[in-house]
Order: sequence, then structure tokens, then C-alpha cells
Amino acid sequence: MNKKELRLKYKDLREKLTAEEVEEGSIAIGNQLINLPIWKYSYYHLFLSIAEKKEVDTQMILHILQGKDKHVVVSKADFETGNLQNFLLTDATVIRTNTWGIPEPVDGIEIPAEKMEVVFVPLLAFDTHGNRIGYGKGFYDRFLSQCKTDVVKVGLSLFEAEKQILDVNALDVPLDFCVTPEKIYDFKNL
Ligand SMILES: Nc1nc2c(c(=O)[nH]1)N(C=O)[C@@H](CNc1ccc(C(=O)N[C@@H](CCC(=O)O)C(=O)O)cc1)CN2
Ligand SMILES: Nc1ncnc2c1ncn2[C@@H]1O[C@H](COP(=O)(O)OP(=O)(O)OP(=O)(O)O)[C@@H](O)[C@H]1O
Repeated sequence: MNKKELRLKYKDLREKLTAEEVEEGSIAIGNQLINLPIWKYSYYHLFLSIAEKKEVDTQMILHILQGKDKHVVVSKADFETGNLQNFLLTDATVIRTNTWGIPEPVDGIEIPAEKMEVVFVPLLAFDTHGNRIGYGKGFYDRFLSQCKTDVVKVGLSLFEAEKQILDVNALDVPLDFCVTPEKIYDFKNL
């Protein structure tokens, strides 16, 4: 299927999820993450979930990162430019939900993209080759292109992989791993 068809398919699948399914799936994803080889780093970029869109709830991942004393970076999306502005999450960080339902930091200590070592990537769908699609604004493709080439990109999904996204282009940045409630996809060791 192409990106347009996949966006429709997965928006529909998400709408059918119950709050319990999102919660249980998110916990299963959190438990799987412990088994990934990603814990030796310092800077982890995490997205704060859009509850109304039934995204994977990243609260548990935040607790894992804080328990391991990692630097957690969260972002604020600029819909005019398509850029993410990244801030260190601290006890002083004020989080406000914007008009798109995204919880985001008001301001804080800005962290450049080159500092990121692991990025947890939100997605609507992904395929067995590690390609992903989001809501179609290119925020993550732009952000990931600014990160170091060896940044570890970890997709999180409540659904399993599609066989192939047909219309992948040169700007699409592929994932290294994708974690679902059922499995870990390792795209480096295919
Ligand atoms: N939690 C989270 N944060 C994130 C992302 C994400 O996918 N999840 N993004 C990942 O890139 C960026 C935000 N991207 C978004 C893009 C579109 C819409 C949205 O509400 N779109 C409407 C259509 C509105 C319009 O076209 O004007 C929709 O899909 O119904 C929301 C977030 C940055 N932060
Ligand atoms: N590195 C980049 N620099 C500039 N524009 C980009 C870059 N990457 C993607 N774009 C633009 O962003 C738009 C959306 O891209 P695409 O359809 O791949 O989004 P997506 O991956 O679904 O979205 P997202 O990354 O926000 O989850 C396209 O018009 C694309 O040209």
C-alpha cells in the first residue's frame, strides 16, 4: 500500500482501540524495550503522547529513563517551519498541551539535534524494511536528518509491520528498531 492508503487504514485501526488496549500495549512495549541494546547512552529523545490520537503511551518509558538517570529530551513542534525545538526535561519543565493535543515543553535548556543518541520515533505505520510514516508533516524526517548518522532510531507501534510502504522517498529516514507489544523488529540484522 502507499502512504495515503496506510494513513487511512491506521487512523481507522487506532480509532477502534479501547483505552485498555492502548494501556496494555504500551506496557508490553515498555517491557520489551528493556531487551534492546540501547542502554549505554546518555541522551534520549522521547515524544510525549497525543492521548486523543491513541498513540503509544510513553509514560512508562519516561519512568525507565528517569530510573536509569538518563538525560531525557522532549520537543516542541513549530508547525510554521516543520522543525522540532528540543529541550532537556527537568523538574522545572512546564508541559502544556498545544492546539494539536501534543503535550510540549514551554521553554527550557535547548539541546542540539547532534547530541541525541537514541530517538524514540512516533509513527502511524511501518514496514518490514524499517520505513515509517507519520502524520505527513515530515517533522521526524527533518529532525532525524539533523541528528548524527549513528543515532539509534527506535519506532514504537501498537500494530505489527506492513509488508512494504510503496512510495518511500530519499528524505524518509528508516528506523533501526521497531518495538510492538508482540515483538522487536531489528532492521540492522535483517
Ligand atoms: N506525540 C507526538 N508528538 C509529535 C509527533 C507525533 O507524531 N507524536 N510528530 C510527528 O511528526 C510531530 C507533530 N506532528 C503532527 C502532525 C499533524 C498533527 C495533526 O493533528 N494533524 C491533523 C491534520 C491537521 C492539519 O492537516 O492541519 C490530523 O492528522 O488529523 C499532529 C501532530 C511532533 N511531535
Ligand atoms: N529532511 C527534510 N528536509 C526538508 N523537508 C523534508 C525532509 N524530510 C521530509 N520533508 C518533507 O516533509 C513532508 C512530509 O513527509 P512524509 O510524508 O514523509 O511525512 P511523515 O514521515 O509521514 O511525517 P512525520 O515525520 O511528521 O511523522 C514532505 O513534503 C517532505 O518533502
